[in-house]
Amino acid sequence: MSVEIFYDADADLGIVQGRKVAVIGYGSQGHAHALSLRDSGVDVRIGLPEGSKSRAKAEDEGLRVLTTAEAAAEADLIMILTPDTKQRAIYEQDIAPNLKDGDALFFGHGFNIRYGLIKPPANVDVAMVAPKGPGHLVRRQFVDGKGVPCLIAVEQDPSGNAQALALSYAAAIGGARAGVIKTTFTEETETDLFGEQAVLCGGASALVQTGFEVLTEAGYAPEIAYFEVLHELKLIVDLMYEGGIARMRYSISDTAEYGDLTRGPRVITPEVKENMKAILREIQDGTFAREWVTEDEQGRPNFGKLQQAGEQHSIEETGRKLRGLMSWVDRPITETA
Ligand SMILES: NC(=O)C1=CN([C@@H]2O[C@H](COP(=O)(O)OP(=O)(O)OC[C@H]3O[C@@H](n4cnc5c(N)ncnc54)[C@H](OP(=O)(O)O)[C@@H]3O)[C@@H](O)[C@H]2O)C=CC1
Ligand SMILES: CC[C@](O)(C(C)=O)C(=O)O
Ligand SMILES: [Mg+2]
Ligand SMILES: [Mg+2]
Repeated sequence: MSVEIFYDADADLGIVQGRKVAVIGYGSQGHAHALSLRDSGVDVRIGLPEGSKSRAKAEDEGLRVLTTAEAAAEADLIMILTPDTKQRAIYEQDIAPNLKDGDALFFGHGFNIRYGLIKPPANVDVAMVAPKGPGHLVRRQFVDGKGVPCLIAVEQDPSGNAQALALSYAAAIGGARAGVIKTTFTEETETDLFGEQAVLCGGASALVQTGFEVLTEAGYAPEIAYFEVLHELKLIVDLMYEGGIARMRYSISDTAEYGDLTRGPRVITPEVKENMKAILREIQDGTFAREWVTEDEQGRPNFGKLQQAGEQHSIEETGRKLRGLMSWVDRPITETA
């Protein structure tokens, strides 16, 4: 199935420049959207609770910070960029009572619409602009004159203008420099959750940690294991990013390439593929969403334990030491948010 891809030339920045935008939340995505919208000439205000620790960061950037209810009332385009599990309560308490005819309700990920947690009234446009990358890099790429690709989707379109508005918004945060693909809330939600669980975050973290464990348990130096399975991974993935797996294979030695072709399938076995399919089924049938919402409602006990175990993994200590000696490694992730 072919997709429609839009670029800057297809977008009319003037559409979003004509709106009053409220960005609710000022975390990874919130700060990136808000700052890039502002730099693109859009009238932006931030919605955050009175006691939010994000307030000072937004104010330090010269942004107007209101309560969520005030921002929603003042704006005619409300982008919700708070944690997915918190969005239903924020919507019911602070946003729904302030929605007016002709408003647009925007999301950075389709979770709450896909799983029926938020049901907006019929008189507002409902759309999504979902960058395919971490918020700090969405902002960094915008500042560097580049962009992170975005997905856009329209769930409700009483104005008849929701897609053009979403494309305009995506262009304002740099997405149309790289490509904006039209999709649905369902496709974005299910592919995004699958990608982060099976490949980008879950799969990659487990692969790196397990590789590190195998080498260090076999007696190799942790520093060498770290460079081998984590630091160099970025360099290998950079080549894939530039020219696909083929370009990576062109640059590595033929010894590495033979090992890649013959041993890779022994790591990612047919059983692993079956596990990935099971993970996708849990996303599609709502099992994952129910589990995550319940975990959050119960105060995230399992999440907390797993986070702690990850932070205590020996690769983290080795990495901190080595990165401390490499002054050029990355701008700090705390850039502004
Ligand atoms: N992280 C990413 O790169 C990506 C995220 N997304 C989507 O973007 C959305 C936001 O995720 P992310 O940027 O990671 O979120 P973060 O956890 O980084 O930031 C959440 C922000 O919401 C604020 N917040 C918390 N509670 C409230 C509230 N009641 N009212 C208003 N603001 C509140 C937090 O403030 P405080 O400082 O007070 O906690 C913080 O500023 C999600 O839908 C996510 O799926 C999509 C693509 C990538
Ligand atoms: C890969 C994780 C992500 O989907 C993202 C940065 O795109 C997220 O939800 O943070
Ligand atoms: Mg994602
Ligand atoms: Mg995601």
